Amino acid sequence: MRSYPEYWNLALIQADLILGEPALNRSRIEALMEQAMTAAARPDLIMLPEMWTTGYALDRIQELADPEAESSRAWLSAFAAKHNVHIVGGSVAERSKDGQVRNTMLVIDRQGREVGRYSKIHLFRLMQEEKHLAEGTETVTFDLEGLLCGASVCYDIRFPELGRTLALAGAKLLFVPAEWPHPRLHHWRTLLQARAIENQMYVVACNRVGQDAANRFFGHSLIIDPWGEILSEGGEEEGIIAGCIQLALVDEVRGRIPVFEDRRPDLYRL
Ligand SMILES: O=C(O)CCC(=O)C(=O)O
Repeated sequence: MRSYPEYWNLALIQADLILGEPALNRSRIEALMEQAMTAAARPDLIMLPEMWTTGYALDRIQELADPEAESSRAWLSAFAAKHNVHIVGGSVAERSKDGQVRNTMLVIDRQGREVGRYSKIHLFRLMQEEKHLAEGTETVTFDLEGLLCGASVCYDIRFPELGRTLALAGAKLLFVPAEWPHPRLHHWRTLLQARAIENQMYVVACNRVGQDAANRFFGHSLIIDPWGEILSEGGEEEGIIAGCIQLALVDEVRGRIPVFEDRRPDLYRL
Protein backbone atom coordinates (compact mmCIF):
# COMPACT_ATOMS: atom_id res chain seq x y z
CA MET A 1 0.00 0.00 0.00
CA ARG A 2 1.25 3.43 -0.99
CA SER A 3 1.69 5.70 2.03
CA TYR A 4 2.52 8.89 0.14
CA PRO A 5 0.32 11.22 -1.95
CA GLU A 6 -0.71 10.42 -5.52
CA TYR A 7 1.03 13.45 -6.98
CA TRP A 8 2.92 16.63 -6.11
CA ASN A 9 2.84 19.93 -7.93
CA LEU A 10 6.36 21.34 -7.93
CA ALA A 11 7.64 24.91 -8.35
CA LEU A 12 11.34 25.44 -8.98
CA ILE A 13 12.54 28.98 -8.30
CA GLN A 14 15.06 29.57 -11.09
CA ALA A 15 16.37 32.87 -9.71
CA ASP A 16 19.14 35.29 -10.57
CA LEU A 17 21.27 36.09 -7.50
CA ILE A 18 23.18 39.13 -6.33
CA LEU A 19 26.67 38.20 -5.22
CA GLY A 20 27.21 38.52 -1.47
CA GLU A 21 23.84 40.18 -0.70
CA PRO A 22 21.74 37.80 1.43
CA ALA A 23 19.02 40.34 2.32
CA LEU A 24 18.47 41.37 -1.30
CA ASN A 25 18.46 37.76 -2.46
CA ARG A 26 15.95 36.84 0.22
CA SER A 27 13.55 39.56 -0.97
CA ARG A 28 13.97 38.57 -4.59
CA ILE A 29 13.41 34.89 -3.84
CA GLU A 30 10.48 35.64 -1.55
CA ALA A 31 8.71 37.57 -4.33
CA LEU A 32 9.14 34.58 -6.66
CA MET A 33 7.97 32.14 -3.98
CA GLU A 34 4.86 34.25 -3.29
CA GLN A 35 4.18 34.34 -7.04
CA ALA A 36 4.59 30.56 -7.25
CA MET A 37 1.95 30.09 -4.53
CA THR A 38 -0.67 31.90 -6.65
CA ALA A 39 -0.54 29.32 -9.49
CA ALA A 40 -3.77 27.49 -10.36
CA ALA A 41 -1.91 24.22 -9.73
CA ARG A 42 -0.89 25.27 -6.23
CA PRO A 43 2.58 23.89 -5.43
CA ASP A 44 3.00 21.15 -2.85
CA LEU A 45 6.73 21.75 -2.90
CA ILE A 46 8.97 24.71 -3.68
CA MET A 47 12.64 24.32 -4.47
CA LEU A 48 15.45 26.91 -4.47
CA PRO A 49 18.88 26.89 -6.17
CA GLU A 50 22.34 26.34 -4.64
CA MET A 51 23.83 29.08 -2.42
CA TRP A 52 20.78 31.27 -2.95
CA THR A 53 21.61 33.72 -0.16
CA THR A 54 25.17 34.61 -1.20
CA GLY A 55 25.97 33.18 -4.62
CA TYR A 56 29.61 32.11 -4.97
CA ALA A 57 31.01 35.03 -2.91
CA LEU A 58 33.69 32.64 -1.67
CA ASP A 59 36.31 35.26 -0.78
CA ARG A 60 33.83 36.73 1.78
CA ILE A 61 32.08 33.51 2.73
CA GLN A 62 33.43 33.38 6.32
CA GLU A 63 31.83 36.72 7.07
CA LEU A 64 28.62 36.02 5.08
CA ALA A 65 27.91 32.49 6.31
CA ASP A 66 24.75 31.94 8.34
CA PRO A 67 25.61 30.53 11.83
CA GLU A 68 24.23 26.97 11.83
CA ALA A 69 21.96 28.19 9.00
CA GLU A 70 19.55 29.27 11.72
CA SER A 71 18.26 32.48 10.17
CA SER A 72 17.72 30.73 6.80
CA ARG A 73 15.95 27.84 8.54
CA ALA A 74 13.66 30.16 10.52
CA TRP A 75 12.79 32.17 7.40
CA LEU A 76 12.04 29.05 5.33
CA SER A 77 10.06 27.48 8.18
CA ALA A 78 7.86 30.57 8.52
CA PHE A 79 7.11 30.58 4.77
CA ALA A 80 6.41 26.82 4.68
CA ALA A 81 4.01 26.92 7.63
CA LYS A 82 2.25 30.06 6.40
CA HIS A 83 1.64 28.56 2.93
CA ASN A 84 1.36 24.87 3.86
CA VAL A 85 4.10 23.96 1.37
CA HIS A 86 7.21 21.77 1.56
CA ILE A 87 10.46 23.59 0.80
CA VAL A 88 13.71 22.09 -0.47
CA GLY A 89 15.67 25.16 0.44
CA GLY A 90 18.43 24.85 -2.16
CA SER A 91 21.61 25.40 -0.20
CA VAL A 92 23.12 28.18 1.88
CA ALA A 93 26.56 28.89 3.29
CA GLU A 94 26.28 27.49 6.82
CA ARG A 95 28.84 28.24 9.54
CA SER A 96 28.82 24.99 11.52
CA LYS A 97 29.53 24.70 15.26
CA ASP A 98 33.12 23.70 14.42
CA GLY A 99 33.63 27.12 12.75
CA GLN A 100 33.83 25.62 9.25
CA VAL A 101 31.61 26.87 6.44
CA ARG A 102 29.65 24.26 4.48
CA ASN A 103 27.36 24.33 1.43
CA THR A 104 24.21 23.07 3.12
CA MET A 105 20.74 22.08 1.92
CA LEU A 106 17.82 22.61 4.30
CA VAL A 107 14.53 20.76 3.89
CA ILE A 108 11.39 22.02 5.62
CA ASP A 109 8.00 20.30 5.62
CA ARG A 110 4.52 21.84 5.34
CA GLN A 111 4.33 22.29 9.10
CA GLY A 112 7.54 24.32 9.10
CA ARG A 113 9.63 21.53 10.64
CA GLU A 114 13.18 20.86 9.48
CA VAL A 115 13.19 17.28 8.14
CA GLY A 116 16.55 17.19 6.38
CA ARG A 117 19.95 18.88 6.33
CA TYR A 118 22.75 17.88 3.95
CA SER A 119 26.15 19.45 3.34
CA LYS A 120 27.66 18.98 -0.14
CA ILE A 121 30.17 16.12 0.01
CA HIS A 122 31.99 16.70 -3.31
CA LEU A 123 33.52 20.18 -3.48
CA PHE A 124 34.03 21.67 -6.96
CA ARG A 125 37.69 22.55 -7.42
CA LEU A 126 37.11 24.35 -10.74
CA MET A 127 35.37 27.05 -8.65
CA GLN A 128 37.87 26.67 -5.77
CA GLU A 129 35.17 25.55 -3.36
CA GLU A 130 37.64 23.37 -1.48
CA LYS A 131 39.77 26.43 -0.57
CA HIS A 132 36.88 28.13 1.24
CA LEU A 133 34.43 25.43 2.29
CA ALA A 134 34.52 22.20 4.28
CA GLU A 135 33.03 19.01 2.88
CA GLY A 136 29.95 17.37 4.28
CA THR A 137 30.63 14.05 5.95
CA GLU A 138 27.47 12.03 5.34
CA THR A 139 24.86 11.13 2.73
CA VAL A 140 21.31 12.12 3.56
CA THR A 141 17.80 10.86 2.84
CA PHE A 142 14.70 12.49 4.28
CA ASP A 143 11.02 11.69 4.50
CA LEU A 144 8.43 14.08 3.09
CA GLU A 145 4.83 12.94 3.55
CA GLY A 146 5.86 9.29 3.43
CA LEU A 147 8.10 9.62 0.35
CA LEU A 148 11.81 9.04 0.93
CA CYS A 149 13.96 11.57 -0.95
CA GLY A 150 17.71 11.93 -1.50
CA ALA A 151 19.85 15.05 -1.16
CA SER A 152 22.63 16.19 -3.48
CA VAL A 153 24.10 19.52 -4.56
CA CYS A 154 25.36 20.47 -8.05
CA TYR A 155 28.76 18.79 -8.70
CA ASP A 156 27.52 15.77 -6.67
CA ILE A 157 25.67 14.53 -9.76
CA ARG A 158 28.99 13.67 -11.43
CA PHE A 159 29.30 10.85 -8.89
CA PRO A 160 26.88 8.04 -9.75
CA GLU A 161 27.86 6.33 -6.50
CA LEU A 162 25.96 8.96 -4.53
CA GLY A 163 22.69 8.61 -6.45
CA ARG A 164 22.94 4.82 -6.22
CA THR A 165 23.69 4.96 -2.49
CA LEU A 166 20.60 7.10 -1.94
CA ALA A 167 18.42 4.89 -4.16
CA LEU A 168 19.61 1.77 -2.30
CA ALA A 169 18.67 3.52 0.94
CA GLY A 170 15.13 3.78 -0.48
CA ALA A 171 15.03 7.24 -2.07
CA LYS A 172 12.51 7.63 -4.91
CA LEU A 173 13.30 11.23 -5.75
CA LEU A 174 16.65 13.03 -5.96
CA PHE A 175 16.86 16.80 -5.40
CA VAL A 176 19.72 18.76 -7.01
CA PRO A 177 20.05 22.50 -6.34
CA ALA A 178 22.80 24.02 -8.48
CA GLU A 179 24.84 26.93 -9.76
CA TRP A 180 25.90 25.20 -12.96
CA PRO A 181 27.40 27.45 -15.66
CA HIS A 182 28.03 27.50 -19.39
CA PRO A 183 29.53 25.80 -21.34
CA ARG A 184 28.47 22.54 -19.67
CA LEU A 185 24.72 22.44 -20.40
CA HIS A 186 25.19 19.12 -22.19
CA HIS A 187 26.82 17.62 -19.07
CA TRP A 188 24.05 18.99 -16.83
CA ARG A 189 21.18 17.53 -18.83
CA THR A 190 22.88 14.22 -19.61
CA LEU A 191 24.07 13.56 -16.06
CA LEU A 192 20.66 14.37 -14.57
CA GLN A 193 18.87 12.11 -17.05
CA ALA A 194 21.40 9.35 -16.41
CA ARG A 195 20.87 9.57 -12.63
CA ALA A 196 17.09 9.30 -13.21
CA ILE A 197 17.32 6.35 -15.63
CA GLU A 198 19.92 4.28 -13.79
CA ASN A 199 18.22 4.71 -10.40
CA GLN A 200 14.66 4.70 -11.78
CA MET A 201 13.85 7.75 -9.68
CA TYR A 202 12.54 11.28 -10.18
CA VAL A 203 15.29 13.89 -10.46
CA VAL A 204 14.34 17.47 -9.64
CA ALA A 205 17.08 20.03 -10.30
CA CYS A 206 16.93 23.79 -9.76
CA ASN A 207 19.72 25.88 -11.29
CA ARG A 208 20.24 29.64 -11.02
CA VAL A 209 20.45 32.09 -13.91
CA GLY A 210 22.49 35.29 -14.33
CA GLN A 211 26.23 35.71 -13.98
CA ASP A 212 29.06 36.55 -11.61
CA ALA A 213 32.60 37.68 -12.46
CA ALA A 214 33.66 34.22 -13.58
CA ASN A 215 30.56 32.37 -14.80
CA ARG A 216 27.32 32.60 -16.78
CA PHE A 217 24.66 30.35 -15.26
CA PHE A 218 22.19 28.88 -17.70
CA GLY A 219 19.15 27.88 -15.65
CA HIS A 220 17.54 24.96 -17.52
CA SER A 221 16.08 23.67 -14.28
CA LEU A 222 14.68 20.22 -14.89
CA ILE A 223 12.01 17.83 -13.67
CA ILE A 224 12.82 14.33 -14.98
CA ASP A 225 10.71 11.22 -14.46
CA PRO A 226 12.01 7.71 -13.60
CA TRP A 227 12.05 6.77 -17.33
CA GLY A 228 14.43 9.68 -17.91
CA GLU A 229 11.78 11.75 -19.71
CA ILE A 230 11.97 15.50 -19.21
CA LEU A 231 8.62 16.71 -17.81
CA SER A 232 9.60 20.40 -17.45
CA GLU A 233 12.66 22.42 -18.40
CA GLY A 234 13.45 26.10 -17.87
CA GLY A 235 15.12 28.44 -20.31
CA GLU A 236 17.90 30.90 -19.45
CA GLU A 237 15.62 33.53 -17.90
CA GLU A 238 14.62 34.00 -14.30
CA GLY A 239 11.26 32.38 -13.54
CA ILE A 240 9.28 29.57 -11.99
CA ILE A 241 9.50 26.09 -13.51
CA ALA A 242 6.39 24.10 -12.67
CA GLY A 243 5.56 20.42 -13.05
CA CYS A 244 3.37 17.68 -11.64
CA ILE A 245 4.88 14.34 -10.67
CA GLN A 246 2.98 11.05 -10.13
CA LEU A 247 4.76 9.51 -7.18
CA ALA A 248 3.74 5.86 -7.83
CA LEU A 249 5.56 5.87 -11.19
CA VAL A 250 8.85 5.01 -9.48
CA ASP A 251 7.56 1.64 -8.26
CA GLU A 252 5.94 0.96 -11.64
CA VAL A 253 9.22 1.55 -13.51
CA ARG A 254 11.23 -0.45 -10.97
CA GLY A 255 8.72 -3.29 -11.36
CA ARG A 256 9.00 -3.34 -15.17
CA ILE A 257 12.80 -3.40 -15.37
CA PRO A 258 14.09 -4.91 -12.11
CA VAL A 259 17.48 -3.18 -12.14
CA PHE A 260 17.85 -3.32 -8.38
CA GLU A 261 17.27 -7.09 -8.32
CA ASP A 262 19.69 -7.63 -11.24
CA ARG A 263 22.66 -5.81 -9.73
CA ARG A 264 25.89 -7.82 -9.21
CA PRO A 265 27.50 -6.19 -6.18
CA ASP A 266 29.58 -9.37 -5.73
CA LEU A 267 31.49 -8.39 -8.92
CA TYR A 268 31.76 -4.64 -8.46
CA ARG A 269 35.09 -3.30 -7.18
CA LEU A 270 34.29 0.18 -5.82
O1 LIG B 1 30.35 19.99 -12.40
C1 LIG B 1 30.16 21.05 -12.99
O2 LIG B 1 30.43 21.18 -14.19
C2 LIG B 1 29.59 22.24 -12.28
C3 LIG B 1 29.58 22.05 -10.79
C4 LIG B 1 29.35 23.31 -10.06
O3 LIG B 1 29.22 24.37 -10.65
C5 LIG B 1 29.23 23.30 -8.61
O4 LIG B 1 29.30 22.24 -7.98
O5 LIG B 1 29.03 24.39 -8.03
